[in-house]
Amino acid sequence: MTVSNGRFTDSERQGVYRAIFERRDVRSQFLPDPVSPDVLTRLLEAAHHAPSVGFMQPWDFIVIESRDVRETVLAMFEQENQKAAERFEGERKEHYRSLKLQGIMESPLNLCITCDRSRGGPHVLGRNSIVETDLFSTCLAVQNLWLAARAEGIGVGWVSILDQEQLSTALNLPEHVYPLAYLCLGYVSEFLDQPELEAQGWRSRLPLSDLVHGDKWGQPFSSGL
Ligand SMILES: Cc1cc2c(cc1C)N(C[C@H](O)[C@H](O)[C@H](O)COP(=O)(O)O)c1[nH]c(=O)[nH]c(=O)c1N2
Repeated sequence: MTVSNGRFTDSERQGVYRAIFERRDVRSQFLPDPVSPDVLTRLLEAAHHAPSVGFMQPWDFIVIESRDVRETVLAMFEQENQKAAERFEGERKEHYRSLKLQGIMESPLNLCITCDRSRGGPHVLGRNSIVETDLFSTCLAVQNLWLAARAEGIGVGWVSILDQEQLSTALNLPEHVYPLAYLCLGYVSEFLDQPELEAQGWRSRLPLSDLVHGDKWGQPFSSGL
């Protein structure tokens, strides 16, 4: 079917929404099956086509297959996770400790998406007032990859319970490169139909209607939701 004006067909549109709604953060369901170079290239191309401030494209992709590096990162996670648990009290602390919050060794591939804060020189179009826009751009690359991975049947888990300086050292990052996202990737036995944290009673999805304001904070949106 030919569609004019660059519009998506119904099924293409459904595919996009399906990827959005069925994307999950994966920690426990990884299979050991390798991700082929072709598929990995498609995921990285998707990430590389994210929008970026001034077309800065500040990202780099560190593809980690070695068990040694992953073991180092897992040890760093364990240390930080211990500290994180101490921030909660009583039952909440026990609940936190019961959560699985990474799949570093079980996933066949780890990927660090970094942000080169110096790319494009000192004056990047659109980044004069809000310097963090390079970081925001890199987050969009992560999301592109996350959605493309879902469409490929590949799960992604973001691990942020890591000390950034330790991670930078482990990955030999230059000073001006920030380790924005440490991701675990691989085919999965299943995609859960709701966030794992929700399924485990940690936190629920907020009603969208509570989050939409009209004109100013706290004012009702006239069309309602
Ligand atoms: C920036 C950032 C950082 C993290 C996460 C996400 C994002 C966006 N998430 C995943 C997060 O818990 C998850 O997205 C929510 O629970 C919602 O679930 P779904 O992603 O919809 O499955 C996450 N999960 C986890 O188990 N360990 C972690 O360290 C992190 N860190």
